Amino acid sequence: MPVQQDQPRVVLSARGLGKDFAGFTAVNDVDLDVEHGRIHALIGPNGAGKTTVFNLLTKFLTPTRGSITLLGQDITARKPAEVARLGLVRSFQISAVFPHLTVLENLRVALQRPNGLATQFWRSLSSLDRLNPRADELIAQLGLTEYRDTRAMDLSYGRKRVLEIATTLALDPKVLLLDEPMAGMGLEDVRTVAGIIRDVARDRAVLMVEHNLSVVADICDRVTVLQRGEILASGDYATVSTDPRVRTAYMGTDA
Ligand SMILES: Nc1ncnc2c1ncn2[C@@H]1O[C@H](COP(=O)(O)OP(=O)(O)OP(=O)(O)O)[C@@H](O)[C@H]1O
Repeated sequence: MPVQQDQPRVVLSARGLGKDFAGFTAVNDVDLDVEHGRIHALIGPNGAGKTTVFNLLTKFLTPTRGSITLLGQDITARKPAEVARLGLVRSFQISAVFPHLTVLENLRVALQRPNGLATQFWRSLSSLDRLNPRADELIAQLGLTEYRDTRAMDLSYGRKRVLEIATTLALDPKVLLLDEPMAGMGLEDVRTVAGIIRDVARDRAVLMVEHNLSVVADICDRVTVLQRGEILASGDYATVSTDPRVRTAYMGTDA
């Protein structure tokens, strides 16, 4: 699909985003601009509020303060399924890869979901044949051609994660949220998945929480650092990684 000429460069933004849990402020005054065609990393020490920000953006949590805009629409009061339908998709929302189904079958199931949050099993797998061309496109794009007829349970850990990303892409999201996509992977898989993320970000925005800073340095265009729920620094990796406050947050005594 061609990139729309009038597509705003900033596709997802948050202003003054905040979340309190019973008097404890987990996220405070977070401004975020996620751009089309870019990979944006959200990093920070444990408990910094990264997961809470993801949950706020996908509407799994209701913000205590602030607003969220997706493709020009205020989604602050929208429900998770509506937000997914509008094009903001988080990987784990549909990462339920079915172990006994093949790569192709998993993608056909993903492709027939109306909004990525529900699966209809009333259709037989064979009736989904019309979805094969798009499924094969995704399989080729993610380098899974060789494994098209392999059951998900027989894939390596890294390829399983690639299949998860493929099932997410079945929804053609405008903004893809990835929650630690490299977690638990070996070096080789990290390299493969990093290449895939770079490729899929060409025609969408990607926001990812990632602890592997060499991956962040390699593929992310913009980095936002959270600490104790607030933005500590934001910018490209070179700028952020040399910021003394960021270095203290990661290596200092109070991190
Ligand atoms: N439902 C909740 N109720 C109370 N406190 C919560 C809740 N969810 C998160 N918190 C707190 O909010 C803070 C931020 O947590 P969050 O999980 O967002 O951090 P994180 O940056 O994702 O951490 P990690 O890297 O360890 O996953 C933590 O202090 C956590 O204990």
